[in-house]
Amino acid sequence: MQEYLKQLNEAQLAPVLQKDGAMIVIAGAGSGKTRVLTYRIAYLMSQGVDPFSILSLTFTNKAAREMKKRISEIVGSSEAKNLWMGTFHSVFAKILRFEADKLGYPNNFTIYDTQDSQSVIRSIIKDMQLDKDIYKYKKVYSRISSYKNSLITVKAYNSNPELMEADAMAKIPRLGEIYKAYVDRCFKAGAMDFDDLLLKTNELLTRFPEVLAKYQNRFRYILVDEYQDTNHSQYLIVRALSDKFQNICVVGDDAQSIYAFRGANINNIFNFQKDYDDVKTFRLEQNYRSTKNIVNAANSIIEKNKTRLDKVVWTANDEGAKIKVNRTMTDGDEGRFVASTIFETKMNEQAHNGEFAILYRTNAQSRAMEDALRKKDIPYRIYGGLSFYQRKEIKDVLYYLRLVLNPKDEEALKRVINYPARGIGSTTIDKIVVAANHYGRSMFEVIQNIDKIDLKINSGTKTKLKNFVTMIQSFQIVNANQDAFSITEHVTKKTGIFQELKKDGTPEGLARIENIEELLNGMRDFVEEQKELADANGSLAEFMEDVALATDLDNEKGDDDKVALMTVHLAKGLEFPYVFVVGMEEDLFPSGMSMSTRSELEEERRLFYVALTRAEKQAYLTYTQSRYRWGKLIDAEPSRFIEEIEPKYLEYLTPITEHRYKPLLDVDIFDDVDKSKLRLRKPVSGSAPKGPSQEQLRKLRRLKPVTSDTDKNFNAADANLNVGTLVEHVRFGKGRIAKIEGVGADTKAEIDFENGGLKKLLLRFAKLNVLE
Ligand SMILES: Nc1ncnc2c1ncn2[C@@H]1O[C@H](COP(=O)(O)OP(=O)(O)OP(=O)(O)O)[C@@H](O)[C@H]1O
Ligand SMILES: [Mg+2]
Repeated sequence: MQEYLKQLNEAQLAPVLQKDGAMIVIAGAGSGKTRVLTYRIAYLMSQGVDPFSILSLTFTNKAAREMKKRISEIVGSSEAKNLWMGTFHSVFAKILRFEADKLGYPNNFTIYDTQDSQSVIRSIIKDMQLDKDIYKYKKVYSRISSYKNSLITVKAYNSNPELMEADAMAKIPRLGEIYKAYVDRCFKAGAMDFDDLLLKTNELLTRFPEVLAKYQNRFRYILVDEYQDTNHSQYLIVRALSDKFQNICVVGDDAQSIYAFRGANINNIFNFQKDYDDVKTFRLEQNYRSTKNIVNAANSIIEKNKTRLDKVVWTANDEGAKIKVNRTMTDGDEGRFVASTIFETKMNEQAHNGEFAILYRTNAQSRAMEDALRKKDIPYRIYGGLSFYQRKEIKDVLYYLRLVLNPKDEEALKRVINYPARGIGSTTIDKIVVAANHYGRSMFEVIQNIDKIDLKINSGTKTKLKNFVTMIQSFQIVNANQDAFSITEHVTKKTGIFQELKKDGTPEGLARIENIEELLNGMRDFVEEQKELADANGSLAEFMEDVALATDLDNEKGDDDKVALMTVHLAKGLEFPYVFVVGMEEDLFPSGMSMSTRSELEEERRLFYVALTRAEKQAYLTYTQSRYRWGKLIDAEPSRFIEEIEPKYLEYLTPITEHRYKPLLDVDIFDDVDKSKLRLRKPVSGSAPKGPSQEQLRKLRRLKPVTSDTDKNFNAADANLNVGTLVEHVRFGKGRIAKIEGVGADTKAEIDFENGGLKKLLLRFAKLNVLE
């Protein structure tokens, strides 16, 4: 037996050595599912299977990279780089590039990100003169997205009275028309959105049997990680590709299915047996990741779910410390508790920053954590917030590059046609949009033919438009024989973006220049890496593909020793020695929005199971008694999930009844409390001590203002805020400015927040970060 196979236990070895056929590995968290996939691939290669014929689908591209690295180590060659490995989106985007012409798309199609898609939908809603308070663009987008993921095309929609009825009931009877207009506009712009990458792949595989046969023959061995979170569209792709050879190995854990809200179908795992002939089922039971206390506590939680497969998870690891539960007065205190605990643990246990993770249910919760970490000088990194590639200055450059690759790309054109300012106003742009829609052509084509159409645009503006087209065309010529780095450097200079930012002269402007330089550095690395590969040459097209599908996790640099902050959803598959699950409160975790049915609550419980099982050595659960939500200070109750854990696995650092409303000190929590006396009890209504009034709480908060000196916060009456600007607020998270009214100190902005809906804020007081 090869040496590396000894790094597996017997149960893990079985699916690794089972070379052919359909198989499913169902096992709890930390039991080595991902490890099985990795070693299985190494084993296949050692059996002479060509890496080009192995397709492995992972949850993040980072996971794929790590897997490749590990496999190279095991097999001792660089062959692993030829494996087809990545997320569904990245692998099938690559395949679609080869086959795009069959579907009537250019090979250089643009991938629209969520913001692009939403912007198209917003403009359609406006053009159709629909009430934007009823036809909310985000709602419309997510509706269309879920149709696409269920393979309901416009045509299918229009022949399905039930769906139309449902949308009519939801007071959006014209959804079908919007859907059609959206699809048409994307097509006209040569663009696919994220969901198209799966939908179009399905279309490709069903409409063109010869294409299906080609990829069936290529991918002799298919492997899928996190199978419990595949949606219908992904399921069908895997099903079709594996149909011929039926060499398919999927691994998953029904207890970690947490993407139902995005269309994931847990039944894919339950039905796997029926989908293939002679399916072998493997189970793994030994957890290698966590202490006994953590494993057992997690088991005691998941047992409360009715819909689940019975599984055993045990560990030979140490008993470990109990899970520590801590209550604070405010979320600011909660952040301070987490920061000082990290600080102390680093001192006492020689731990590194990178060994800590702070997990939360919603992105908005990160702010309090960040403030506290900054005060203690603890470096951290937020995942899943605004990624590097979504910063304004970076997007400006990227949209130019998109236009170079695909001049039909309307979202890109609209963004850069007058940036840096070149005197092409919104009236002109509107006229071009109208003409483009009228002629069924792209905006770029309309501008190319501007002399032939009577758009009542004066000759000065026409010249400016023509110059713009000429500039983009000159970039295309440069791009044809240069790599990604060179063309980008050229673009940043020739468009005047660099000069514009230099002129700006503010520290923000300087930071933006640095970011663009960082982009260029990244590109140089990318080009060098790509040139090593057989089938790549570091072109702009390759780079843009990477960027379009990059998630925050993917950009992580291995040498970063920073505390990780992320939502529980994003933490799936990862592990850290120390994990804080913060905001353990009713209506937050479990989320108030996901608690109307038992199955929704069960999904929240699975999410909590995922959170807890990320921890190797020590888990903390923290909650606060008052928290700003939806613009109000609310009394928070501890999460039911804390009580659902068997008490013997918990250690309460703070009492819950006796001192319920007493404010806690920052750091001395550990010494303050007689731990033996502490029990979590539900406050009996009527007899619970009365808490402070809302007014008292507000005063208390004012004593401890959460301010940050390093951040680019500002009192914004004088700042450069416009309708459409993306901002971030301490409490409400990200939002877009919908309206600005008043002047000077009285300036107010109406902002559409992701987490709080529409809010009117006085800019003098609102603490806003401008994101783009
Ligand atoms: N046989 C083994 N010997 C030593 N370590 C192991 C073994 N199997 C797994 N591990 C380690 O245990 C940890 C968990 O493994 P892995 O991430 O593969 O589990 P998983 O089942 O994929 O977890 P999750 O459900 O969270 O995705 C990893 O650090 C892995 O390297
Ligand atoms: Mg895993």
